[in-house]
Amino acid sequence: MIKIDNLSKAFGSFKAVDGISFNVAAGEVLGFLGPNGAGKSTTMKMICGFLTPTAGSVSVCGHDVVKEPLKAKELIGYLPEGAPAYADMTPLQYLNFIAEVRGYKGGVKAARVQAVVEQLALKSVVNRRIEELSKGFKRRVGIAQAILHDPKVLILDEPTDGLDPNQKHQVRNLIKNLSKDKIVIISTHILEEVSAVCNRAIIISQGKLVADEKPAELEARSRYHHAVTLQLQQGEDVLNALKQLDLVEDVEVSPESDRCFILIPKSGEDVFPAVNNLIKEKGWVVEQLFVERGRLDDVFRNVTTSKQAEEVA
Ligand SMILES: Nc1ncnc2c1ncn2[C@@H]1O[C@H](COP(=O)(O)OP(=O)(O)OP(=O)(O)O)[C@@H](O)[C@H]1O
Repeated sequence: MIKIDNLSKAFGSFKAVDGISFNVAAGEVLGFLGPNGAGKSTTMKMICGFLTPTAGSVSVCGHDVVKEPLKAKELIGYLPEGAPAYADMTPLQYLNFIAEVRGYKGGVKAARVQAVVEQLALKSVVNRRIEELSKGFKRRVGIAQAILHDPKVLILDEPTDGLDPNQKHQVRNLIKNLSKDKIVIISTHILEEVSAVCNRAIIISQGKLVADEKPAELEARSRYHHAVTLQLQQGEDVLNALKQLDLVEDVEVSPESDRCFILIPKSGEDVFPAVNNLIKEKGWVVEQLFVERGRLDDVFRNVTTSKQAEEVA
């Protein structure tokens, strides 16, 4: 369990993190979201003991990060933003070095390095200089050093930032496989990542916590939750007919086509049966019809605009 209590960090008079509290339990994969400069990296650095909080505390499995830094750090694997590593070492030299820093020697050290080389599929590059590797491989080397000691807690700062779609997919699958018995905290501003790998999402804005929910609950807060998208062969006289439906709050015409309509339901309502009936009644020819779960980007924008952030805080 990680317990974060009223955590704050000021740089001079500027409060980068402002009184954040939350707990994370084993098995939780927590997506840590927020706009640029919201305080995500600063919070993660404090959880890992790289930055000392101005106020508040972090405890990792019962060990206060400031009072018992070694005990806490033994339990944590940390991938800093950009996955920095010693560029002129090879992955093998670097992972051996990390293993030594973590206190492994002899056969156990070799076995730990071998295990992460296999887990991260690094075999083909272990003897090349890190600076020569692709971003995807560099990131995998960074994750390898973070999990080398099989930590209970994994803190990953923007693990897929800058990777191509295939590399993103690989790293996300890896995180899913790693997360079974661990606490994982992933900072990201890629919202699709939250639905893909996280079972909980925290949003911070201007150093304050503004949302803490399951990804599906966040989606349900969107104006597009249960919105129905309907694309027809014809567009004439459709908009007015759709607007007449009882449970419809609003109808948007898609920017991509004037024959594609997005029906926003009144809060909590299901407009799909009424749309279906109307299609039959009018004899419209449907090209596309689907119901949305909600849009995280819409919720993200709402809760991170300063007015909302102030209200929630
Ligand atoms: N060492 C420092 N000295 C002064 N200000 C800092 C320092 N580190 C961070 N900040 C400021 O604190 C704020 C929060 O930064 P932080 O890196 O935690 O944000 P972030 O949410 O991780 O952003 P990003 O998504 O851009 O990585 C920013 O305004 C940043 O400029």
